[in-house]
Amino acid sequence: MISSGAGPSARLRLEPWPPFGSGSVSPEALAERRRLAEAGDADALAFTAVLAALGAGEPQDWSTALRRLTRAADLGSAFAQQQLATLADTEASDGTRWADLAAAVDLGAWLAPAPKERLLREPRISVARAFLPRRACAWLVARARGRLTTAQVFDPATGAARREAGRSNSAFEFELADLDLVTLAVRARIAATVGTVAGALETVQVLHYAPGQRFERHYDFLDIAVAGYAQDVAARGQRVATFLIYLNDEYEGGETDFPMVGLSFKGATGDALMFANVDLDGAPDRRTLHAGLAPTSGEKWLLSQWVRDRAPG
Ligand SMILES: O=C(O)CCC(=O)C(=O)O
Ligand SMILES: [Fe+2]
Repeated sequence: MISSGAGPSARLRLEPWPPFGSGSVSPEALAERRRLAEAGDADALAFTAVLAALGAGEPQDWSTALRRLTRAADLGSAFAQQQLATLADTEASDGTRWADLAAAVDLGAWLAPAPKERLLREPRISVARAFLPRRACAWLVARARGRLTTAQVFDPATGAARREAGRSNSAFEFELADLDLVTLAVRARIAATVGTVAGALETVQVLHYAPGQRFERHYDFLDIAVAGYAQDVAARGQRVATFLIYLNDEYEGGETDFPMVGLSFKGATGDALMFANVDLDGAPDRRTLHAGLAPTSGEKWLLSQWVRDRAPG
């Protein structure tokens, strides 16, 4: 078994909270992007759409975000055009009018909680079938492909990130500059389904497993018996839930395995699995021990979203 909080959670300690608050984009660069957007730069406009959806330096507003994205698409940003098509879940063609596509985006559906069914009562494990359309899954895979790094863990003893033998898979962790409206809509839908706010979500990761790669048995809650984790929990809250989205299903093996409760789950493309890492009293629940088993053939792509018990601030 490997340490709790394994994975790029390490980054949380090295970067300011809330997630996406800085890191990849300096305040000066942000201001410059806003200026460029006002001057009609299509890519900068697409970026300010992200800022509106996040509520970064302005009120959080999805309609504004979508309006900016549409303008960026009109001005020729292929990135914005692809986002609109993915959000509307349609194929764009030469004659596509971007305003029509924007009108076809069902924001209400994106931002609403998805229906879920309980798989297990203790610990609480649920599944949301067809949580995401295939196009959105493919979008997330495309965002991560080619930008994967070997997953690291935070060592609370040394405060440094290091490679972890029990985790041979790789991951892509979205920073501010990597975000887009599809990814943020997915996060909004996760937050609604879990019953929390987007601010309680850590940075989002896309995980990739080649055949033989795995994420060994671990807990996602932060064990406050470890001093480094206790500090983090005091400052940012406990990691109370985990939300996984299966982004493809063209592989053998690769289940998410809960050995203590005899549950092994493998979703179809777009299915989501969520589980509470704590019991009803908020205490870490050791029955949530789980692993990402190695695919025996094919590649596994998974979105992994850890959820804190509160938003910062
Ligand atoms: O790959 C899996 O099925 C499990 C991933 C996981 O445990 C995590 O992201 O915390
Ligand atoms: Fe996990």
